[in-house]
Amino acid sequence: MTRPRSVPPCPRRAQGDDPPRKRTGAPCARARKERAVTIRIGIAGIAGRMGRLLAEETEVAGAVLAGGTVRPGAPIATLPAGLPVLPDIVALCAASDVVVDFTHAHAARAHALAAAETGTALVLGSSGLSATDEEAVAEAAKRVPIVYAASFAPGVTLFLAVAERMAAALPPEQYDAEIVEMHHRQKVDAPSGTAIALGRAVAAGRGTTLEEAGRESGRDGHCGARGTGAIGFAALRGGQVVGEHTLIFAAASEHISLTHRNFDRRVYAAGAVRAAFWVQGKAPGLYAMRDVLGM
Ligand SMILES: NC(=O)C1=CN([C@@H]2O[C@H](COP(=O)(O)OP(=O)(O)OC[C@H]3O[C@@H](n4cnc5c(N)ncnc54)[C@H](OP(=O)(O)O)[C@@H]3O)[C@@H](O)[C@H]2O)C=CC1
Ligand SMILES: O=C(O)C1=N[C@H](C(=O)O)C[C@H](O)C1
Repeated sequence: MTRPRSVPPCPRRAQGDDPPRKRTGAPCARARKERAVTIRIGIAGIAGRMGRLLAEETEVAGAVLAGGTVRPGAPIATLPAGLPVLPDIVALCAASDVVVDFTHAHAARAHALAAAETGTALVLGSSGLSATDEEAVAEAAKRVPIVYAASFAPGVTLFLAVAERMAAALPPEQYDAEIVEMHHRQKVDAPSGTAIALGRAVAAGRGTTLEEAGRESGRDGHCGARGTGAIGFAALRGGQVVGEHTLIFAAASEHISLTHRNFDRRVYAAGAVRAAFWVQGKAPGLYAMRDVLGM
């Protein structure tokens, strides 16, 4: 199914701020090696904000765009002309080496099952998955390789690692962890997948889970004092904010905070296409973006 191709451009190009080559040469070399062979990428939700960028980035990276799907029942007349739309997710999987899915949480289970049944690798970026959805994805990952990430931005991947280390160093009895995120007005889930991933990273750094630590979100009215060790979430929505996340550790006498801001969602698309090249041919398993980036 694969054929040799020439070396594509370094994926960092899409991020706009090419870091100095001497310090970052290794990841680019690795990315080139990942792309030494071309693949067929299928895009679930190809008409969406991310879907359209994923189609562009697939071609920028020199992969073959196998086609895409749209929401079942979506009025075809309203879709942009010329979209290579296949009838359903099974047909898309059959035509692709890797399917990239940035659609909606409600589709994750069916898409993971279709990937498993057709032996197709999956890159999953949808957010707002329930625990049951995530179990279904983990089950599918016993049969095919799946990269599942709340954010495919390299900066967020590093942020998650740093958050875990900060949390390990700052005792929960003294440092309250609060996560604030802001996104565009169209976003349908809250808190964002990235905010939840940050909460999980903080909990892991503290040797616990987000569920055990306790999640406090949507404080309003007489909600009581915050719980010691709990992890707080606040979600802001407005305008066309691509994605902003701040993690705050607040103690009585000091605060420390870390912020990631994304100005262009093409960063997510380029990261997901990079993950697609990486995941092709891997053993079945559930992988994260830190595996793709070798962090
Ligand atoms: N992990 C990451 O790095 C990132 C993740 N995301 C996540 O990706 C998802 C999509 O975001 P975004 O592109 O902004 O949202 P959009 O609403 O613009 O796009 C989603 C698209 O998927 C379509 N769709 C819904 N259900 C299905 C289905 N069952 N099969 C095929 N297509 C379907 C929608 O159709 P319709 O409009 O007709 O409902 C829509 O066209 C969200 O969950 C978001 O949080 C976003 C950015 C980065
Ligand atoms: O819906 C979005 O736009 C985004 N969703 C992801 C999330 O929920 O974290 C990633 C990014 O923040 C953009």
